[in-house]
Amino acid sequence: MTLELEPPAALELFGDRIGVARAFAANLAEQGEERGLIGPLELPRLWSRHILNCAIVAPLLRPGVVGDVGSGAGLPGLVLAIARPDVSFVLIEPMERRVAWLNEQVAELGLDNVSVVRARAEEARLEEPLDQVTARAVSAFRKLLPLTAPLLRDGGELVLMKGAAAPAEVEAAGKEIRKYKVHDIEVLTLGEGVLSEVTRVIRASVR
Ligand SMILES: C[S@@+](CC[C@H](N)C(=O)[O-])C[C@H]1O[C@@H](n2cnc3c(N)ncnc32)[C@H](O)[C@@H]1O
Repeated sequence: MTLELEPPAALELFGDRIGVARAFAANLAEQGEERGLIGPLELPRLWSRHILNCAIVAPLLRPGVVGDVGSGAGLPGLVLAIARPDVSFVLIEPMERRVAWLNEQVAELGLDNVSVVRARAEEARLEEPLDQVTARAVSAFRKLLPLTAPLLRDGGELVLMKGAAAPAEVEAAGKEIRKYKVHDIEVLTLGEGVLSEVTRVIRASVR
């Protein structure tokens, strides 16, 4: 299966970081399936469904420290670190093979704004509380809150990538929303008119 041609939106979203994004896409296309990072059907939609779907979130990040819980192949963590060199990233991933991949990519792509922590999020011991936390395809909002909210500083923000069920996931999380003092919850739809598939984000403040 061949790699999807780079969509025109890639240049728009990555600007002068496009060369680094292309290098990451090429590495993922070459090794992703063999290393168990992406499924066999993902190559023809690597840019549109995965890389750009993550890059569209970049403008929501603020200068500071952002944690990405369950980075896996580097989605969205590495993609956001490429798009936002002004932001520091901590990628939190428990699986050894995936951590090895993430560290290799950080070195090869020359990303000096990324550190990788091998841990389950609920056991991670970070140097400092985070300003924002991202996650994609890790679990439903209700189960994601105990993994992500405790990592944030007071007033920190969740930026969680979700599917079309995002509003229902928020509805189902009443107990956890109260427990973790989550407020100002909004479901954003990003990428309309830019991406072939829109991205949904649950954005919320904590404490
Ligand atoms: C389905 S993959 C998604 C990976 C990537 N975020 C993506 O969108 O392609 C879920 C990832 O979450 C990680 N994970 C599972 N439980 C976790 C936990 N408690 N803390 C941190 N990461 C976790 C897994 O090891 C895996 O890499």
